[in-house]
Amino acid sequence: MTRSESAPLKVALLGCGVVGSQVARQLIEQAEDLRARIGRPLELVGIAVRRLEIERPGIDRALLTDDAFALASRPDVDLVIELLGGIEPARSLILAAIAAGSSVITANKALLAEDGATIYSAAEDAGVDLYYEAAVAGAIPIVRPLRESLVGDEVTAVVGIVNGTTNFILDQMHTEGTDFSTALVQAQQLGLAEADPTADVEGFDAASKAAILASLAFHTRVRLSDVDREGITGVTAADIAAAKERGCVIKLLARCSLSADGSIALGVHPTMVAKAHPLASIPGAYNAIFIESRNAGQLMFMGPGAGGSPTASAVLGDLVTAARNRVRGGLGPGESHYSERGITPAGEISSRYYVSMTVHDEPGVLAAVATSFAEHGVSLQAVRQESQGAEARLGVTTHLAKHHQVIEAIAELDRMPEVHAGISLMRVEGA
Ligand SMILES: NC(=O)C1=CN([C@@H]2O[C@H](COP(=O)(O)OP(=O)(O)OC[C@H]3O[C@@H](n4cnc5c(N)ncnc54)[C@H](OP(=O)(O)O)[C@@H]3O)[C@@H](O)[C@H]2O)C=CC1
Ligand SMILES: N[C@@H](CC=O)C(=O)O
Repeated sequence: MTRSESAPLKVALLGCGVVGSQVARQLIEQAEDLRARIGRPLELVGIAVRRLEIERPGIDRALLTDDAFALASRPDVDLVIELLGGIEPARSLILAAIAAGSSVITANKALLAEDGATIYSAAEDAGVDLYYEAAVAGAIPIVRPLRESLVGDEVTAVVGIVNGTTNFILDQMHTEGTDFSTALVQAQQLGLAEADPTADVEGFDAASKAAILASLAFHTRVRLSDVDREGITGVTAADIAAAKERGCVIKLLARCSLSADGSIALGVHPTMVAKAHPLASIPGAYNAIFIESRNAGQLMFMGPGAGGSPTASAVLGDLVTAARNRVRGGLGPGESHYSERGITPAGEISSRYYVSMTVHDEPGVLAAVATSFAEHGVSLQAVRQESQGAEARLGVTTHLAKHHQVIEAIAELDRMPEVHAGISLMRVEGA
C-alpha cells in the first residue's frame, strides 16, 4: 500500500446539534468499519459550532471551532458535511467548501429548495460531489432512488408524508387526545423539529422536501415558492373528531404530480386519509412516500423521517459514497440535465374535498347546498347530516374538483341564509 492509499480522507463537520452530534459520534465509533468500506480511513479534522462553551458528550473539545469559514475553506479537507440548517451562513459555507475543492454532504432542504441551482452549478463547475439524501425523509433512501434507480423511468406522481414532526403531532392528537402545543413540545424534545418549528407546523419543511422530490422526479427545477402550502396549525380537535367519525385520520400530505399538459402540480396540505389507506397507519415520526412511474408502477418507501440517529444514517451513507468517489476517482450524478416545466396554478389542481358547515335544520337545505356546488361544476359523492336541535352539522364529500371551483362554491354557500357558519374544507385521500 502506498502512502497516498493509506492516508486518511479529511472530513470537516459544520454543525454539532441533533444530527451533527450523532454523525460525529458514528464517525469516531465506526471508524474501522468505515475505513474498510471506503478503502481509506476518514479523519474528522474539525467541527464548527456557534457555542464553544457547551458540554458535548463523546466529542473531543479540541475538534471544536467557532470559525466555520476557516474550517470549510481548508484546502487539505476532502469532504465537508453541512449540518447547520437555514440559508445563511450555510449557503456561503457550502460554496466556500466547493471552491476549496471539497465534496459536500448536506441535509439542508431549506437551502436546496430555496437556492439549489446555485449549489448544484457550483459543484458541477468545480467537479466535486454534492449529496443530500438526508434532506428528504430522514433515514429513508428516497433521493438516491429518484436520482439514480428510477432515472430511466417516467415518474408521474410522488405522494407522501415527509415531515416527522407534524406526523408525530397529528398522531398524538388522534391517538392520545394530546393538544397541539403539548405534542409540539414533545416533538422538539425528541429532536424531530427544526430549530424554528414554524418550518414544520406551517408546512414549509414539507414543501421544501416536495420541491426537492419534484425536481428529481420530473428532471426539472422546483423551488419552495412553487409549492402550494398549508400547515397543521389550523387543524382543530373538532377536525380530528370529524375525521374519526368518517373513518379517517388527518395527515399532512405532500403531493407532486405530472399534469396532462406536462406541467407539475405541487401541494402540501392537511388531508383526511381513509383508515384503510396505507398512509393512514404511518405512526409517530415515521414518513412514507409513494411513487408512481410508467414502467415500475407503484413503489412505496417507509421509515423514520426525523431524529438524530436516523438522519445520521443517511448522512453517513452519502459520506461513504462521496469518499469512495474520491478514492476511486469519478463523480456521482450531477443536476445539470434538467428541463423547464410549468407549474400548475394552485386553483387548477384537482382533489376531493370534505366540506362541513352548520345549517338551519329545515327541509330543502341539502338540496340548496348541492345545487350551489353543482353550479360551480362540483358533484357530491357523500353527505352526512347530524341534527343539533334547530341546527344541523352538514358534511359533504366532493368528487374530484378543482380547488377554485370548491372555493367559489363555498363563497356562495357563505351568502346563503340557510347556512349559518363554520364552513371548513379539507382535502380527502382514499375515503
Ligand atoms: N433534526 C432532524 O431530525 C433533521 C434535521 N435535518 C436537517 O439537518 C440540519 C441540522 O439539523 P439539526 O441537527 O436538527 O439542527 P440543530 O439546531 O440541532 O444543530 C445546528 C448546529 O449548527 C450549529 N450552528 C448553527 N449556526 C451556526 C453558525 N452560524 N456557525 C457555526 N455553527 C452553527 C449549532 O451550533 P451550537 O451547537 O453551538 O448551537 C448546532 O451545533 C438542518 O438542515 C435540518 O433541516 C434533516 C433531517 C432530519
Ligand atoms: N423537522 C424535520 C426533520 C427532518 O427532516 C421533520 O420533522 O421531518
